Amino acid sequence: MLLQTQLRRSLTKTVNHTRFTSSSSSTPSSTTDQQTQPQLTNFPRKTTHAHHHQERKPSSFVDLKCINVASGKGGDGSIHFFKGLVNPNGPPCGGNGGRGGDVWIVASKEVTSLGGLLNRYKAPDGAVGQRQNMHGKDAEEVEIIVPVGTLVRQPPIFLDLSTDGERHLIVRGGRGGFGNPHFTSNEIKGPGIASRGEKGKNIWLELELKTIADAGLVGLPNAGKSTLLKRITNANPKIASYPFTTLNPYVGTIEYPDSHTITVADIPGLVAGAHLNVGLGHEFLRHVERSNVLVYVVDLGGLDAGADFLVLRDELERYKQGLSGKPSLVIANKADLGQIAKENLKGLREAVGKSAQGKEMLVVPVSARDDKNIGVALAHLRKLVDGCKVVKDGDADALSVL
Ligand SMILES: Nc1nc2c(ncn2[C@@H]2O[C@H](COP(=O)(O)OP(=O)(O)OP(=O)(O)O)[C@@H](O)[C@H]2O)c(=O)[nH]1
Ligand SMILES: [Mg+2]
Repeated sequence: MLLQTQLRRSLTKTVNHTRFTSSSSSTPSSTTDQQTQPQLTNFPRKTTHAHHHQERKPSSFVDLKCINVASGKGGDGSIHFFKGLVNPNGPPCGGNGGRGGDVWIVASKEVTSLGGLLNRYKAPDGAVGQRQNMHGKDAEEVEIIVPVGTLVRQPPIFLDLSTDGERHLIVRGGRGGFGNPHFTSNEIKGPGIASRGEKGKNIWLELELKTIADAGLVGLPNAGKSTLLKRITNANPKIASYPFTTLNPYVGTIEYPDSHTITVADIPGLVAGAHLNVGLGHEFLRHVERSNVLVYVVDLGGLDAGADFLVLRDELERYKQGLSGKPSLVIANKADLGQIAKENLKGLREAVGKSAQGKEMLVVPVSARDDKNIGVALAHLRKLVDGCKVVKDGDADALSVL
């Protein structure tokens, strides 16, 4: 309970409201660690796999969430008069009300799940005006800190928070009301009226986390995706000999000898029928959907590696048409398994060749466990990822010429 409160505190940071520096970005603090990512999403998932030995931990990994957000009300203006000894009914001096607090949303790479968010965020109200023309204090603003890769939907708001530190105003606080001096006129020297502060706004936001990584690993359960991720990146995912070891997405970073980096997302294994919510279903595919390159990880120790590859492609297409058309690489894992691996590699190459539709899709046999041939796979992965970047940069150049 104490931990939960601390996490909540770390996710909601209030900072002093400064009207003139509202566009400045701040670096939020949070304690969530990439390596200790929490579990699963917030909707029920059916697990029908017969070999699922693992007991599920309670879920705190969340990639879809609706939250209610309210800005603060402006403080009311006040009605006061100077009361001097000479003139007990002096001129009006009621202060204006302070501005209500704004609510901002901030992307942070320190946060990896929407699970720590509160259901409701309410910025404080502005203070009421005081006597002697003292204006009420503006309220503090509230920041909602979400992972990089979060999409925010609430027409007409649509935000894609793709950069660390990115900050957007969601709802502005209400304006403060005017004190009675504002209503002075030639006819009325001592007005007995003030205006109320403007009400805050209250909206619902739909948040969806879609991980942003350069490459996404896609494979059947137990194919060795996490072993590969652990081998090639700084990530330290759980690895075990039963299916569905990985229950939530992980992102690791490959660092090449020349310091070039590529981020890779590992997601729970897919199974045939994932589109019918078999296994852990399709939902985790949203975490590879935005990767520019797909890396199929196929087990060469299985019954039919070619058929396994076709299952993966089919499930990707059923999730989103055209997804399997992304630049891809096939990593044929467990090449250390002797004759069965050899036969499977042949079948896999045939299946890939037939389904590649003229596009080049390399099949690289590796042993993630024994660290064999990984360098070749990494070199090719880099070429594919950089190829995507070159195309993008090229487009940008073309635009700047216009
Ligand atoms: N022989 C052999 N076994 C491997 C290799 N790579 C992984 N394994 C084993 O395969 C099993 C599954 O590995 P994981 O990395 O957990 O597989 P995964 O694809 O992440 O599995 P899920 O998270 O359940 O989808 C483990 O027992 C690994 O030790 C390999 O190159 N050769
Ligand atoms: Mg795994």
